[in-house]
Amino acid sequence: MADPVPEPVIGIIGGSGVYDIEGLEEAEWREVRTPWGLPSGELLFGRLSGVRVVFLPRHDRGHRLSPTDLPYRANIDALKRSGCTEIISLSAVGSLRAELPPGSFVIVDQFIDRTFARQKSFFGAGCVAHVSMADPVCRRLGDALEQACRDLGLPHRRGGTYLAMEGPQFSTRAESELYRAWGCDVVGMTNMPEAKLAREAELCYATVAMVTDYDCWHPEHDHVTVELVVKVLFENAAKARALVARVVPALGERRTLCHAGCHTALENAIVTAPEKRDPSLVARLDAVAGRVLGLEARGEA
Ligand SMILES: CSC[C@H]1O[C@H](OP(=O)(O)O)[C@H](O)[C@@H]1O
Ligand SMILES: Nc1ncnc2[nH]cnc12
Repeated sequence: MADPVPEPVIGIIGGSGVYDIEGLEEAEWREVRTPWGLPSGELLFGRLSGVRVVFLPRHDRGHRLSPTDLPYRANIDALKRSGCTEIISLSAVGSLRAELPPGSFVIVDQFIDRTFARQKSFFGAGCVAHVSMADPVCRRLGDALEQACRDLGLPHRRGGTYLAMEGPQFSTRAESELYRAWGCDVVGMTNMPEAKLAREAELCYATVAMVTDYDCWHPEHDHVTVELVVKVLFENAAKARALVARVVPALGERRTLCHAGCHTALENAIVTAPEKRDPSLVARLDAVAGRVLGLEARGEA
């Protein structure tokens, strides 16, 4: 029997400066527990134009958590457990290209992961899986975001490579130049392993990288500071809110599984023989991989 098509529920991860979503109907903040610990903070449940939305402020309200300390696995599990089928990540980034000035939005399509102090997989000893990351961003979500940017006349670019660095310190000038030489377009500290975990959890994922600064490579611009990032972010916030309000109803129209394959990413990805699987790890995978492991998720939805 074909898999049932889950109702579109749009997860939104808000980055620096985006700690709330205004105008949600039936809005309610709720704690969601996961087998990977607590997520960054409470999640905001509600509806936009009738479409279910679950919002998670990545660093928690009040920006309590640094990029290294974020509970990446709990965040993605909590969104999946809450019924989310797709995730839009809103992220502040530094620009590595002169033609991407502060205020531009980049719908990135590739990542380079230079982080090193984070848990990067739900799987491991006792249940090993290898998913494809060749195309880490859902092109269907990318299409919808691009269309919404166009409709709203927002300065945007479709496509670009996001360099994920460990932080929390900003880059040295030599690192910034290295990332430019590698062909990267923007730099941030949070989208990895977020994108990898979303893929493992069979969730569509796309990032709107909102440029706040020119990092430290540009000879004619001040190097990045938190003050600069926050100032531009507040200018970007209204645009981000309008973008979300525009894209959510469009995403709510999906009536089939994602045609880009995100919802079936775990098909044939688990290599551990059934009799060699660790039952305790398998139990923790109830929400993330329950579909392929034949488990019932202890849902929140
Ligand atoms: C406050 S500037 C650095 C901070 O901003 C970005 O976070 P997010 O992706 O959550 O918007 C960047 O990755 C750093 O974590
Ligand atoms: N220049 C930069 N480097 C890393 N993360 C950022 N977030 C915003 N600006 C950034």
